Amino acid sequence: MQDTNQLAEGAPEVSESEGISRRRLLGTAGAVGAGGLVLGAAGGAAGYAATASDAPAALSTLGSTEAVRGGEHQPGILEPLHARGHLIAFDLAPGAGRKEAAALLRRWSATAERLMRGEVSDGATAIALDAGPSSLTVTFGFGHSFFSRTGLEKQRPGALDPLPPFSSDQLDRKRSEGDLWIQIGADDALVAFNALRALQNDAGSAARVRWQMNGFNRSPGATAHPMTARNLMGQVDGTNNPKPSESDFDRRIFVPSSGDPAWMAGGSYAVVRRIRMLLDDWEKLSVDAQEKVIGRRKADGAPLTGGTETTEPELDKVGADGKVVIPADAHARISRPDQNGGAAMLRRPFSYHDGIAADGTPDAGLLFICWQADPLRGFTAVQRKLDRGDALSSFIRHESSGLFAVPGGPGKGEYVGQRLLD
Ligand SMILES: C=CC1=C(C)c2cc3[nH]c(cc4nc(cc5[nH]c(cc1n2)c(C)c5CCC(=O)O)C(CCC(=O)O)=C4C)c(C)c3C=C
Ligand SMILES: [Fe+2]
Repeated sequence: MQDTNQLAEGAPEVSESEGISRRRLLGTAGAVGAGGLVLGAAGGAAGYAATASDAPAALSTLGSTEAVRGGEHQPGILEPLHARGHLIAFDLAPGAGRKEAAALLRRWSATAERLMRGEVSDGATAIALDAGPSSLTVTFGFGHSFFSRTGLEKQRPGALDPLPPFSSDQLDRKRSEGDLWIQIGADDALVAFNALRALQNDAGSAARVRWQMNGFNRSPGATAHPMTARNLMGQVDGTNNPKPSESDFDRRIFVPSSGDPAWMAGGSYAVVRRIRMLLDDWEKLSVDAQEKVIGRRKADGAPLTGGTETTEPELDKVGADGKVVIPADAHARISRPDQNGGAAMLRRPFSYHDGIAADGTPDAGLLFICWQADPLRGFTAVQRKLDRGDALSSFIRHESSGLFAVPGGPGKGEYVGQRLLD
């Protein structure tokens, strides 16, 4: 099976057993339109004008794809990367406690379930009225501060203890952490924004937005065949993610059913870091120098020791200059599980671009989101190593940080977090 990034651009190719179902396939690439023209997969504007009639237009596979729900895990962890994403953290309002939080999670869960099914209200927002679910996923998590706010300290997992400081951190506290966290992903920008508004409205007087970040990835179908994603530095990013087909995947990424605390069974811990890319500096490097920073080729993501993207790097190989071909401080060398006592995480990021910062440089980078059963043995172990000498460090800046406990998927009739809150 392909990894989650490689699936990202191939959503139409994904079978139900691989985690995506299609609720309805009303139309696909090559469908014959009402006016007799062959429509493209997305039925472009020119095609629509030429075929305009009263006949109902077909949703493309992109629009009609519905994420799988009802499983052991919440949606939004194992899916292909989404084209659009919103990350939003809330703090409970003053005076709101466990009762208000439970009611809020009940409202949010019902709204998320409805929207992920593709049911869009024609009420005040109506932003996604014409679209199908477009692979929408909504994922909920709890931050460290949630437990003291709700009197649930005894239920707080040790794994939520604050991350240690790292020497390269330049964190903005106002854009970090939060009582509650929501990750929204969809392959259509309006579907994603509609979900964001609906969930913000649901918060009512119970919770206030602490921070929000907006991200993107490549759209499904933008490349000729499914490929691993690229980030804004132009690198193929996601190649060596753990794969669901690997025997230790579940153990590394998810809390087991016998896990502690019991309410986190089937859950995972999300580390969220807004990492600014210093693109003006990065783009001054030659491609050769950029490749040495990562240890992989820019064009195809293959290791510098040769082969293809999936070839195992030869870490000890020495070049004609007597130096190791993959430099000792190359990012992809020192972040490997075998260099970090087996530490592994599932990286599922979004890129972001928020215009030009006050210093005149692009406010752009990676909304780095990684999933693991234990952040101490995942993110923290690797970031400690990167902090001591990653060649990439000179070109990035960690600007915000969050750690969230993401419980397992709700059972039938349950809301997310019910096992914690009831
Ligand atoms: C602490 C964890 C990590 C942070 C923070 C991080 C930031 C970061 N990474 C890239 C680009 C690439 N990373 C790649 C591999 C890679 N990165 C991490 C961890 C962190 N990255 C891991 C665990 C790995 C996999 C190592 C392995 O097992 O081989 C790669 C290579 C391709 C790939 O495997 O994905 C790239 C490219 C950026 C740009 C960035 C911050 C902005
Ligand atoms: Fe990385």
